[in-house]
Amino acid sequence: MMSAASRIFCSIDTTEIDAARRLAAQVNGAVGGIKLGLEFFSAQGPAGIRAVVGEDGPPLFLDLKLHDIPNTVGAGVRAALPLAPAFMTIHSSGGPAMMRAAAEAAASAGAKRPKILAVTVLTSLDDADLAKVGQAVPVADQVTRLALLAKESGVDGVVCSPAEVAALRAACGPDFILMVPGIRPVWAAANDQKRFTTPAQALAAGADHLVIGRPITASDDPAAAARRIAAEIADAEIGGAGIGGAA
Ligand SMILES: O=c1ccn([C@@H]2O[C@H](COP(=O)(O)O)[C@@H](O)[C@H]2O)c(=O)[nH]1
Repeated sequence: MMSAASRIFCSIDTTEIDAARRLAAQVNGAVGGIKLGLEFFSAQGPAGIRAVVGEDGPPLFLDLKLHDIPNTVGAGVRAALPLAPAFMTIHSSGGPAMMRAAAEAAASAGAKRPKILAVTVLTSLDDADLAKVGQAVPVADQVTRLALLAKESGVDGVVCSPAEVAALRAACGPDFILMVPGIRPVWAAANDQKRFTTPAQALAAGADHLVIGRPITASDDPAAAARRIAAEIADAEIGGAGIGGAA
């Protein structure tokens, strides 16, 4: 069984290598891995990722949220394989052929392949936002629909908000990975997140991994913030919150 703190990926959203390296060092030991995404990759590219993660660094979640035609997404996943990410993201709304192309590209790396996660509905969106982009269905229904499609299309799991975790765990089974951003301790600001809960609530609902950025990285003391979150999760476990998720 994984420890609760090891389920946390700290999202390091910066354009600067030195800042990213400093944050990665500060949270080392209090989280299970780090997430680098569009902001950092656009500024620093693969060399920047290597500079932060190194040879024996923490597990890497490379969050590029690829969304294009199947050939391009497959090639994008293949091009990232030398970085040996543990997880990579694509958008489920790219459709089944695109998701299959990503899964097949990842499989070409063999045993050390990255797990492919399909983003369902971004945690910054609510029902009104979906309606504005022509998807006049409740977010929860759209997330379930996209997660089932992702599963059928051969990817390893999805990115969803904590609000959908319990329903997706029931619909997609125990082995389908649920990677969950939209995590806010009670003492943190919501920022641009619209669908969020506390870390302990997300784990109790059945999340496998939590993605936490600003509550840690915008803190005056990121190491202390990460340790505080890990302690709150541990307290909830002792208090019988029934932390779930896959081992
Ligand atoms: O639906 C999604 C998908 C990805 N994210 C990413 O997670 C982190 C969250 O950062 P916070 O500072 O904790 O809000 C960020 O890198 C997003 O790109 C997401 O929030 N929602």
